[in-house]
Amino acid sequence: MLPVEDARARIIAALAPTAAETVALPDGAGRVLARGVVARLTQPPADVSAMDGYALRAADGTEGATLAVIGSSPAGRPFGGTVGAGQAVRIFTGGFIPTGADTILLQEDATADGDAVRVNETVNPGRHIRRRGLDFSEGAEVLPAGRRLTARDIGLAAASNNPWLTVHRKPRIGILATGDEIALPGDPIPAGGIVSSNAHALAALIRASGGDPVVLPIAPDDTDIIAGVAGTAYAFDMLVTTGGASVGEHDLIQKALGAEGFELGFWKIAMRPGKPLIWGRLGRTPVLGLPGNPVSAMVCAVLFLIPAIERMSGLPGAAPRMRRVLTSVPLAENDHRADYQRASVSFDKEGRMLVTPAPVQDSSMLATLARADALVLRAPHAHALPAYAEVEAIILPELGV
Ligand SMILES: Nc1nc2c(c(=O)[nH]1)N[C@H]1C(S)=C(S)[C@@H](COP(=O)(O)OP(=O)(O)OC[C@H]3O[C@@H](n4cnc5c(N)ncnc54)[C@H](O)[C@@H]3O)O[C@H]1N2
Ligand code: MOO
Repeated sequence: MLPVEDARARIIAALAPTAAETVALPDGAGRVLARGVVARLTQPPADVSAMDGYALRAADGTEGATLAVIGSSPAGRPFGGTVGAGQAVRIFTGGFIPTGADTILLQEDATADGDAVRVNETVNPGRHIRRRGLDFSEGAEVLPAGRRLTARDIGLAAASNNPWLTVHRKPRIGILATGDEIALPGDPIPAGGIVSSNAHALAALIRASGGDPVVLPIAPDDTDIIAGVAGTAYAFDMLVTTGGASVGEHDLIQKALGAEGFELGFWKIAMRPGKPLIWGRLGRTPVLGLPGNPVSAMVCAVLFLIPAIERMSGLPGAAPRMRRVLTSVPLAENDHRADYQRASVSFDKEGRMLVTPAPVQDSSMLATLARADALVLRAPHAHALPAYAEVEAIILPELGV
């Protein structure tokens, strides 16, 4: 059985970023830049006032002085003249500093009197002036390739006058759920059957991670039908299957895909839940075969599918972020498989994060998974730990899962 880190490294090494496409700025949030964003203008374009008040020569701005107000410079309508000795221009936040002026007298420190203004507080040279190019300059790369765009980045791309962005295409991921016993939510359930949760949970996870999920029709435990549906794999950047990954005679994924030319990369990982994970390739399409147990499928998706989507989206495809937290209860020693225990999260009086693993860790229990906000890692052969010991955990809401 392969260690988790080796499995993820092999998956990531086999994947490449998707091609670039151009999207309108508002559609760029959450996408990964395939090309850096370059400022198409300088911001601010000239020296501007950071405050409402008066632009003047600092030498004139001593307490008690009275200056002649010769014009106005609101944002967007620069004053065309020059500020001379004993003169001031009414100015507003964002207004261009007129020629001749070198400081701002705050409105609160002045008394207007018709066409004159009285200085009530001596000014400091250069105060309240934002210099041309303070934020960025034309031609500078303001956002690098390989960055996943935040709302803040969209603001920066907009401010730097970029209506279009070049991003990686969202990886298209086909989801194939298999099993005679499963039915779609709302459809008639066969005798002894269950409702398929995996495809929907995976589609939501894929979408949250920046992928474009396509839920394929459920395939029964029939190699020909599975093979037929898998024949559509070429349309996807990755095919994800669930169920049929294990050793039973109904566990048909490898057999069915084998007839289609499936090349196995590896099978079985030293982890719990999720041991029977399959990785391989069908033609040019990578295939990730997740176990059928719903919790196993989701834990494997967190550990392998999210990094894979990130890699295909143009990111490095790093392991999910681990946080050092405290266990609220003692933990038993672990065997040779990495254990990802579903745990709830709370905070102690000092604000430290505590995790409490659910008492029953069965890989069929979706209610427990939904309530758990953390996966606590018990490394292979980890020693027993007392309560309040440090452990590593993946915080699921941080992944949007
Ligand atoms: N003798 C052994 N038996 C099993 C082993 C083993 O090593 N030796 N491994 C166990 C482990 S671990 C897991 S995990 C499961 C995984 O098996 P499969 O991937 O072959 O999954 P199935 O047998 O098809 O289904 C398992 C379980 O999950 C339910 N299921 C399947 N698809 C869905 C779906 N779309 N939505 C919700 N639930 C689904 C299915 O009804 C079964 O209850 O194998 C163990 N057995
Ligand atoms: O690994 Mo299975 O995923 O334990 O239930």
